Amino acid sequence: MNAPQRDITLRFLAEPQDVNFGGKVHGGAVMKWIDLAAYACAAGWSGRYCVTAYAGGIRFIAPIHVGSLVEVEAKVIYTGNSSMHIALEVNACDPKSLNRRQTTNCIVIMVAVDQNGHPESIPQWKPTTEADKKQNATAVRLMEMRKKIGEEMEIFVD
Ligand SMILES: CC(=O)SCCNC(=O)CCNC(=O)[C@H](O)C(C)(C)COP(=O)(O)OP(=O)(O)OC[C@H]1O[C@@H](n2cnc3c(N)ncnc32)[C@H](O)[C@@H]1OP(=O)(O)O
Repeated sequence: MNAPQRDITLRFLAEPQDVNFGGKVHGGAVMKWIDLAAYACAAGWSGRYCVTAYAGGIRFIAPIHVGSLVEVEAKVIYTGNSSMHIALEVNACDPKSLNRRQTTNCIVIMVAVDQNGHPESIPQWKPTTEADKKQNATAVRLMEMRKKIGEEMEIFVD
């Protein structure tokens, strides 16, 4: 089996069916691309089927126009027993100018599961560079913050 792959980039053109009434790409289309990239990244790291457990911190910084060259970059920044915390960044540009700018970023947590949908252990990722250690520490702090958000959201859970 090949070594786990920590990151992946999806590249494609924004098509007319992705665009809303204002002529820009739907936020929902961008979220779908993010989910696809997160899945490909998590499957590549774990070698297993994975499901989305959480998506958050999404920021739509700039719109994406139809015909833009879109790049969705995904990389593992933390691994638990079965979960992979994945940082995602979407960049877009006119393919004629290649003047890339960031349009969206967020964090997605994917969980490796067996054929019955039960979580399965995954290979561990250890940060080595300073940049990786910083992002790994951020992932740990975000887990703490999510616990508080989860407590606040309890009133919406049946
Ligand atoms: C292909 C797709 O994308 S499907 C799209 C939508 N996604 C889904 O349908 C997934 C629905 N959810 C599920 O199936 C389950 O909740 C699962 C598989 C994600 C988790 O199952 P659980 O029985 O809760 O397992 P458990 O409590 O042991 O958690 C497993 C891991 O998921 C993590 N996890 C579970 N829920 C969350 C959450 N809401 N946020 C962050 N992490 C979570 C846990 O921290 C744990 O991580 P670790 O193993 O690295 O310590």
